[in-house]
Amino acid sequence: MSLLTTLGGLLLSIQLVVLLFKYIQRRRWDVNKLPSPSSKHASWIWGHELAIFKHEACEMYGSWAALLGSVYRVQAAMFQPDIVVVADNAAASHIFQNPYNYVKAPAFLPIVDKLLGRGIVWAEGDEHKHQRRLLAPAFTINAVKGMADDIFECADKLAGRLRARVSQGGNIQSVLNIVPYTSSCTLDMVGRIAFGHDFGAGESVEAKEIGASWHQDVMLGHSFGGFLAPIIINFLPWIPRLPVKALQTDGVAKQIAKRLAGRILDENRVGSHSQGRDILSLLMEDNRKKATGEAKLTDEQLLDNVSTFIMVGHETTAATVNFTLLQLSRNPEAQRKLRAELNSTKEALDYDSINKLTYLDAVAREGLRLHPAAPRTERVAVRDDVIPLSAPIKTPGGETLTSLPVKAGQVFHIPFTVLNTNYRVWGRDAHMFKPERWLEADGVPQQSELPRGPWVGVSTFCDGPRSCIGWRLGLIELKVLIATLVRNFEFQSTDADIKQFISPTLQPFVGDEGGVMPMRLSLVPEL
Ligand code: HEM
Repeated sequence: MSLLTTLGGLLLSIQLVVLLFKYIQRRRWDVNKLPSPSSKHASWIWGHELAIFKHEACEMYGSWAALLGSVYRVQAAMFQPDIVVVADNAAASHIFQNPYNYVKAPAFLPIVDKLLGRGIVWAEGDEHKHQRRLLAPAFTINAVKGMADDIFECADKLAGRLRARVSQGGNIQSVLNIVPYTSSCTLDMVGRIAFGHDFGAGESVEAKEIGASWHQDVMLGHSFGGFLAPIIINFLPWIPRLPVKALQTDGVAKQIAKRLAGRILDENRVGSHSQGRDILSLLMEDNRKKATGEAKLTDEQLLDNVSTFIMVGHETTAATVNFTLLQLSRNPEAQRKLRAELNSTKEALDYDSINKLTYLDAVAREGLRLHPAAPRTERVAVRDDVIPLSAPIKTPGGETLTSLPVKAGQVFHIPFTVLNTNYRVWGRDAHMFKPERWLEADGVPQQSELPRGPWVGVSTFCDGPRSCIGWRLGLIELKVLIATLVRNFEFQSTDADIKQFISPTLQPFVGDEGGVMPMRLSLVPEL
């Protein structure tokens, strides 16, 4: 028997004893009083998690919230303690406002390290505070305004590529999969903005590598293996540390950031790099100005954050654009109104003028509300706490809970999609795409009743000190892309049955194929 097998067996036995001990301890926790969905949706080994995985993004969380209320518990896979699902605004906000008491699952940190590096997404506690403080100046209103020219230019290039594709052979309309187009465009945007690199509209070697590896992730994420992997890692948290090549190889984005942005850092060190307006240049310049001994990001942290921005900054925005276009294709009246607003101004749009367009703003809000690119997140309590609630919970035992006492180690699932579509907050038409709700008096509830986050009214960018640092950038990219595309094309849905799954971010699927959203595009005559 090899040393590795013996070691594995030993670790597994210790793990089982620890789990048994924890199971006995947890039977007395208050969260056990919470309502739980019927066991007909659960299996003895996978708990409710398989049903959640098999259905569309957050579908089961939503159905159970309608039945059981905004806070309930589900059975976890592989005999782990029950998970608390939080779709209550006050409870979610409390968790997000205390990110160092409610952390991301520690078992996944080695994987984030391998895929993206030790940047802001990986960091916890003081290390996170430090990185966030140093990175924040790159995402202020003024900084994002300075990125607008690159964003408009990339969107115009995409419109040009699509025009050429649609009008091939003298046509004026064509059915195409919109996903690779939007995805390569947001990669171009983030490449320029993060480190002044042009990914060449999906044609450069690096863009192809990122695209291929992402497609693999999308297909794996929706397979049974993709369901199993995080469960096994939760159960056996030492697995990512095993000396196995596949587990220890850097992710593609990290390799590319090291290769391309690493060159820039080298040039900067010898003084031959000309400073640009991109985030890496701004941070290098900031580092240069600082006195010796003052807090700075190391070269390693700069590179790890470039790879982080590349990965978390491009597919999220592309997914939001895709699903907002899908909604517009299914709501021709909303699309017509938006085009009329866009055409009411004859001049080319810029950062200030695009932000004055009220119908576009309402369309962006509905796209973000109904289709959060990261539909849910997960947190683990590191200490005992009492969580406040927006509304009391009636337990199946007849007790009324006005707050929820939790113990260290409790796992939470927080589905942004359900926070954004809770009919108790948004009303009976909560699931409808209705931009007008943001423009009519009393169209949406008071701000105090809405989910909290950096962009008022939607939870899509999370909340608190770990909310999306790039939300202003994501939002302006979304608005510019929707405006440019709707000015140039009419979007019509096809009869393809498009489903949305979490894989690893929100992805359109047709049958078993991920990253597919067929759409009919017709040229709008140039003004
Ligand atoms: C519509 C587009 C976007 C959406 C919906 C979105 C959503 C989110 C969400 C939900 C989180 C919190 C995840 C969690 O803690 O579980 C997050 C974090 C983050 N986002 Fe975004 N994001 C978008 C665009 C961007 C862009 C364009 C960038 C930057 C280039 C970016 C950079 C980040 C970073 C660095 C974090 C981690 C922040 C921290 O831990 O302090 N995001 N985003």
